[in-house]
Amino acid sequence: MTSSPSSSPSPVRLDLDGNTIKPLTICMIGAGGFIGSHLCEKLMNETNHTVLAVDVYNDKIKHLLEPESAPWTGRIQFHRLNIKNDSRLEGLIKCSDLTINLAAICTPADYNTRPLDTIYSNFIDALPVVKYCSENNKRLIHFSTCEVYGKTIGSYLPKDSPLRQDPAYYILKEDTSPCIFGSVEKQRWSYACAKQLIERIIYAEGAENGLEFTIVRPFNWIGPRMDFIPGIDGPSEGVPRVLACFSNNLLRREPLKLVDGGESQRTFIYIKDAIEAVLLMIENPARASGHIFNVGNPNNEVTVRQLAEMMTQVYSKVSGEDSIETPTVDVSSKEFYGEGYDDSDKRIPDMTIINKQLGWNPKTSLWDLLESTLTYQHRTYAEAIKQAIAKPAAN
Ligand SMILES: NC(=O)c1ccc[n+]([C@@H]2O[C@H](COP(=O)([O-])OP(=O)(O)OC[C@H]3O[C@@H](n4cnc5c(N)ncnc54)[C@H](O)[C@@H]3O)[C@@H](O)[C@H]2O)c1
Ligand SMILES: O=c1ccn([C@@H]2O[C@H](COP(=O)(O)OP(=O)(O)O[C@H]3OC[C@@H](O)[C@H](O)[C@H]3O)[C@@H](O)[C@H]2O)c(=O)[nH]1
Repeated sequence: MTSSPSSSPSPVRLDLDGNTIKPLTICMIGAGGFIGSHLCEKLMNETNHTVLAVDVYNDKIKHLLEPESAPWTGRIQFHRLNIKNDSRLEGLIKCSDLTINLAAICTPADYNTRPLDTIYSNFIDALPVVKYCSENNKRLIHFSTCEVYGKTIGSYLPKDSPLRQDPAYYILKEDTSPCIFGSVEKQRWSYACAKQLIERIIYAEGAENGLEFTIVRPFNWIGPRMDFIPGIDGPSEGVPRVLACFSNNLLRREPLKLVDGGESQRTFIYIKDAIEAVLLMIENPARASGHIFNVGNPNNEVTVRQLAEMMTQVYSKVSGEDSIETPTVDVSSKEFYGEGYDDSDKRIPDMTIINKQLGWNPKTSLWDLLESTLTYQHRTYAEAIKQAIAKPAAN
C-alpha cells in the first residue's frame, strides 16, 4: 500500500509497483470545496506533496492554512482566484506537476434554475484548464460525475419487466454504458451534458495530442463539510445536496422532504474511502492515466426514503433526541426544485476498472458513515441552529 494512516508522512512512500514516489507539486482547483478540503487534509497528513490550492473560498481549508506551526507549513499555499477570468491560472499549472480540477457548480437545485451558469462552470470554464495542461505537457485529473450516465436502460423497460432485475440493465460501466439524458426542456441535464462534453474534450486531447489524463466519476460522496446548512453557513433559501438538506431538517426538527416520494436510488460512499482512491490515482500515474474511473460504493444502495429513515434513526442516536412524530413528508419535484427537474433513477457503479488498475475497494457501511457524519453535523451546527431559531428576526 502507498500510505499509512499516521499523522506524519512516512519518509519513503512507494507506489503500487514498489517504486519510490517523488514529492509532487499539485495545482488543485476547487480545493476549498467539500472534496478538495478532504483531499488537502489527506495530502498534508500523509504525504510530502505540495498543494497550490486555488478557489474563491477557503473556509473549509482554513484549519490547514492558519496554524503557522503545522507540520505541513509551506506545503500548502492558497491562491484566491476565479478561474473564469484570472490570467494567473496558467502560471500555476505550469509550475505544477499535476493539476486536479474540482471546480464546478454541482448542486442539482442549480441545474434547472441556473442552466447557463451550470453549463459555463462545468464546460466553458474547464476548457482553459484542459488546454493549459495539454500545451504544457502537464498531467490532469479531472472531476466529472456519475450523472454522465443519466438514467438507466432499465428505467425505460415496462414496470413489470423481469429484465429490470438483470444487472445488465442498470449497472453503470465506464466503457460500455450509454449516457441517457432527458429532453432539452428538462434542464436538469444541463450539468450532466456539460460534464460529458468536457470528458470528451479531455479524451480527445489524450488521443490527438497526448494529454496525460485521468477522469473521476464520483458516485454520491458524502461526509463532513459537504455543502452548507441554510441560514447558518449558507443562504437561508439555498438548496444543498440531499445530505445537507436532510441534516438541516433533522437539526431544526422538521420533517425530511421526499422529492416525488423518495423512490430514486443512490449508492453513497464515505468521503474518506473515496479520497483513498484519489490518492492512489495521484501516486500511480502509470496505472491511472488514460482511464475513466467510477468511484462509489455499490454495497451502500438505498432509496432516498430509506436514506431519510436511516438518517432519522442515526441522528436520534447521536443527538440523544427522540425523532419527531412525522419524520418525512412528500413533496413534488416541481415544488421543490421548480420546472425542468428530472432525476437519475438508480446509480450502481461497476468497480471492475478501478479494482484492476488500483486494487481499491470502499470500506465503510452506510450506517457507519452516517454515524460519523451526523455526529459532526450535530457538533458543528446544533448550537447555532438553536440560537437562530431563538432569534429569527436577527437572521
Ligand atoms: N460530492 C460528490 O458526491 C460529487 C459527485 C459527482 C461529481 N462531483 C464533482 O466533484 C467536484 C467537486 O465537488 P464537491 O462536492 O467538492 O463540490 P463543492 O461545491 O464543495 O466544491 C467545488 C469548489 O469549486 C470552487 N469553484 C467553483 N467555481 C470556481 C471558479 N470559477 N474558480 C475557482 N473556484 C471555483 C467552489 O468555490 C468550491 O469550493 C465537482 O466537479 C463535482 O461536479 C462531486
Ligand atoms: O431534501 C431533499 C433533497 C434531495 N432529495 C432527493 O435525493 C436524491 C439525491 O439528491 P442530491 O441532491 O444528493 O443529488 P443527486 O444525487 O441527484 O445528484 C448529485 O449527484 C452527483 C453529483 O454530480 C452532484 O453532486 C449531484 O448532481 C435526489 O433524488 C433528490 O431528488 C430529496 O428527496 N429531498
